[in-house]
Amino acid sequence: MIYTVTFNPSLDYIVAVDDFQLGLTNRTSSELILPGGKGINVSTLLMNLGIESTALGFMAGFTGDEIVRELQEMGVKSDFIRIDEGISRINLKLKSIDGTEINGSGPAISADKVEQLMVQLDALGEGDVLFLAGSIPSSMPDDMYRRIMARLEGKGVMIVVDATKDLLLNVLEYHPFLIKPNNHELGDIFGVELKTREEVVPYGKKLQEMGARNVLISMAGEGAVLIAEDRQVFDKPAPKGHLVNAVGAGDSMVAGFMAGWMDKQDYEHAFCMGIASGSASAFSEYLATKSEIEAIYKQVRVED
Ligand SMILES: Nc1ncnc2c1ncn2[C@@H]1O[C@H](COP(=O)(O)OP(=O)(O)OP(=O)(O)O)[C@@H](O)[C@H]1O
Ligand SMILES: O=P(O)(O)OC[C@@]1(O)O[C@H](CO)[C@@H](O)[C@@H]1O
Repeated sequence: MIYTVTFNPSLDYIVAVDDFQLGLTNRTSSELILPGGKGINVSTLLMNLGIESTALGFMAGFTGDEIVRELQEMGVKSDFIRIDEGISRINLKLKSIDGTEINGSGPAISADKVEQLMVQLDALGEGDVLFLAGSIPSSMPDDMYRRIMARLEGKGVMIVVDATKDLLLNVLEYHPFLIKPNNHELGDIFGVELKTREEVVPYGKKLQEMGARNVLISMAGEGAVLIAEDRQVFDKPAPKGHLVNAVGAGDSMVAGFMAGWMDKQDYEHAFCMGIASGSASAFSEYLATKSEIEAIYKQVRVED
């Protein structure tokens, strides 16, 4: 079985504002509200590819209810733990100013609620796949993903971590199957600025030396690099297309990579599925559909 954990789900309020001006009243020219958070996006993309998963994590208040309702409507299985105080966050994405967003910090999660999640995860075993993706509420310790990996150690669960800074670094000694920093996050870890696919390679290898089995580095319109466990390094530019909505492109890449890996256990196929899924989502309003991904996949493989 496949599980995703989103500690801090969101309703993503994705708006376009023409001629945005600081300090003035701006009005939207388009708006969209979607259930978000990285694990949820992974589950959604997997569902689009016809792969079942269960979305786990925490939700609170009317926003949490709406997230769960929308997931149910889309056909994504979920089993969220309800937090009694606060509300799940609303994350604002300004589509017309690419990459500009304001993400909430999310409700506090008490130790007994975390233990409830741990008990859910205790049921995982050999052959299961677990995605730990996204930030955790600011009130929580940044070794949360590490604690989960420690608890599951030796059970044969394949674990993917998409997180930043210490939340990510803390898990490396438990050898996650895949991590996916983007070039900015990778640069932040080592205090450098990384702009080209060539530049990210030595830093990706450092994360592998620190324990990650596979390191996938996404670079938005620049494409991606994979430092694979078998020492192969893959590097591809992003396919060309019209950028529509990049929210969730990275999560689509993670989901697409793992879908490709589970299908063929072949790194090049998984890498191309990752790029195709990321770019197909960036080129569409919603997270990409299977046919959108397949169309871009053909382009990505042909470009070899
Ligand atoms: N402008 C773009 N043109 C083509 N492909 C893109 C573009 N933006 C993203 N992608 C595709 O999606 C992948 C992931 O994008 P990105 O590096 O922005 O992830 P991210 O920073 O984790 O994003 P997010 O946190 O919003 O999900 C890229 O490697 C690329 O394949
Ligand atoms: O604040 P976090 O947890 O780092 O990121 C949350 C988030 O930006 O990630 C997804 C896109 O990757 C969005 O759906 C969501 O709003």
